[in-house]
Amino acid sequence: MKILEFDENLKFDEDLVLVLGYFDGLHRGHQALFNEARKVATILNLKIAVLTFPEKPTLTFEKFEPEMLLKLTSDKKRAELFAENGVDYLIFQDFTSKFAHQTASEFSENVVMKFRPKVVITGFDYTTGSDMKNLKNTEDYRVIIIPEITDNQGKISSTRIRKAVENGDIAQANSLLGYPYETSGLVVHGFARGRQLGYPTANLVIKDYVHIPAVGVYTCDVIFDGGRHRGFASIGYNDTFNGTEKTVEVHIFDFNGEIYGENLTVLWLDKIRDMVKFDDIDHLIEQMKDDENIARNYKTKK
Ligand SMILES: Cc1cc2nc3c(=O)[nH]c(=O)nc-3n(C[C@H](O)[C@H](O)[C@H](O)COP(=O)(O)O)c2cc1C
Ligand SMILES: Nc1ncnc2c1ncn2[C@@H]1O[C@H](COP(=O)(O)OP(=O)(O)O)[C@@H](O)[C@H]1O
Repeated sequence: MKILEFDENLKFDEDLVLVLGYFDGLHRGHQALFNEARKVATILNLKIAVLTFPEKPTLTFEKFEPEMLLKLTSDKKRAELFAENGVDYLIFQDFTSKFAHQTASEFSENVVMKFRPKVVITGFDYTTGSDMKNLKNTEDYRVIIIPEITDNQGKISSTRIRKAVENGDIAQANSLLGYPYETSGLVVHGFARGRQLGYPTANLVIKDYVHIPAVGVYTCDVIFDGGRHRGFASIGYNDTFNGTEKTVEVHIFDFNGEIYGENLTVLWLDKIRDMVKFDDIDHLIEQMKDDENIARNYKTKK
């Protein structure tokens, strides 16, 4: 997959199907657009291009709040997901006021036509231009609008997934995403208490602007050193030790080694329980043994 910045002089030698949208999380609803893009691309012998934005378009329209920068995936993971969904060209365009103020027909002429696409694919709620119109078929390209994908609770959406992650409902988030929600971070030093508990934990600093699951204890898999390892994790304030800072910590089962300075990716699988303030360390250790049992026995659905 090639990653490019949009500019007026972009030229493609190959015929394209162009997919439009921001796609936070590339969840099952978004995946439906790419399933269709791959079908069309195979039949018509096209390459798949996506025109997207580095940041969420809401930043251009609403009073800034830091939460608006939070995403379901890091930029790196988002690019990987586009590649996994069959995208050949990933093209970024800043969502500026100027860009937003184009009418739908200006957008078609100034932007879409630069790709000379045979087919354009958007979601059912994608409107373009200051006149908020759906794109229409033209003599040059056909527009396919993919209807909403729903489950028994309604539309599959990034908003629902954000809420699920922030409520610690990881099973629900994963079911809507179609893959396990993940967080990457750098292993740094904590208070060196973990090893005394019998469970050394890698303390993660998360540098990406991403949603972190709710405070609690979770079953997870950890990607590092080229492998996927089962573990369990704690997100919270280490209440038993009267901690004041929120930490994300993960213990990897059947592993012993120094991993400071490494980048780990945690795949959140399921919540085990809420964080508890124990009266003494022995009760915490006892509880962690039960947690370990649950985490080790968790079966991934695949
Ligand atoms: C699976 C798991 C569950 C945990 N549950 C709790 C808990 O319920 N209450 C609590 O105060 N700390 C809990 N902890 C966090 C420990 O307090 C923490 O790992 C320990 O303080 C080590 O801190 P350190 O890495 O800074 O040395 C848990 C940690 C893990 C890995
Ligand atoms: N199974 C394991 N899972 C996670 N980290 C481990 C494991 N075994 C050893 N470690 C190492 O031990 C460190 C955590 O030890 P800990 O006593 O919790 O100290 P600190 O919190 O100060 O880093 C990790 O950062 C890692 O380098």
